[in-house]
Amino acid sequence: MTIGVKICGLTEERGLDACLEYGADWIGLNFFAKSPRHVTPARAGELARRIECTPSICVGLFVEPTDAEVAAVLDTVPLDVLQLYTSPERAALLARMSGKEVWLSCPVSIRADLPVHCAVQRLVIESRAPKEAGRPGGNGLTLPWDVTQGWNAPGPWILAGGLTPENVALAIRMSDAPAVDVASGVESEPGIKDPAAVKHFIEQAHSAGNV
Ligand SMILES: O=C(O)c1ccccc1N[C@@H]1O[C@H](COP(=O)(O)O)[C@@H](O)[C@H]1O
Repeated sequence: MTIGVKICGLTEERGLDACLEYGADWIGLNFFAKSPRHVTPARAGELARRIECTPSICVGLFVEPTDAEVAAVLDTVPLDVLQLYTSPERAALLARMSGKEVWLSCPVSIRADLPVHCAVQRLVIESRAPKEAGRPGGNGLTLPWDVTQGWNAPGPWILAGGLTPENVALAIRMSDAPAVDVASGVESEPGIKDPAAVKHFIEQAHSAGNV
């Protein structure tokens, strides 16, 4: 099985070009103002246009966005997918409003947190952020990877939270994840991706899918 890879929170061309060169399936642009990976719509537009002529897919990440915020970004940035931190009901509304593929973040600590319904195109199964974190993702925190073993996933899903080049292969083996998502684990500093770490992460994820 080929494991899908998303690298999230690109802010600069060097990191983005590494993602494109080493074959990331999805590239995430972060529109949450409190994130160190936040990009303005104008900057995101520049980065997205570099992605447009490649096989990679451009994902926009939003935390509890208003309709107007999503619409304003879509006016400037050619996003393929919206990754949302919101309720399933609001995600379905934004999918209808935007006409875009939508992914929904699902914070998970224990097996009972795993979703049994899926009204969007993909579920992002990720560690639940502590209240003091200040943001619901991008904190480098892992979830117990075996929590998804035997789970009857109601739709396509992707594993996120605290993944690194060193642990991603084990995480895939323990969780049976078909795809993985990383932000902080491939950075030299918050918001700046390390091209060598991006390469190593993608190689490790792909090799775990080949066994
Ligand atoms: O990256 C952020 O700063 C961020 C902010 C708000 C919501 C989500 C965010 N990132 C997403 O969180 C997960 C895991 O990140 P990490 O690998 O643990 O750093 C991932 O889906 C990012 O897309």
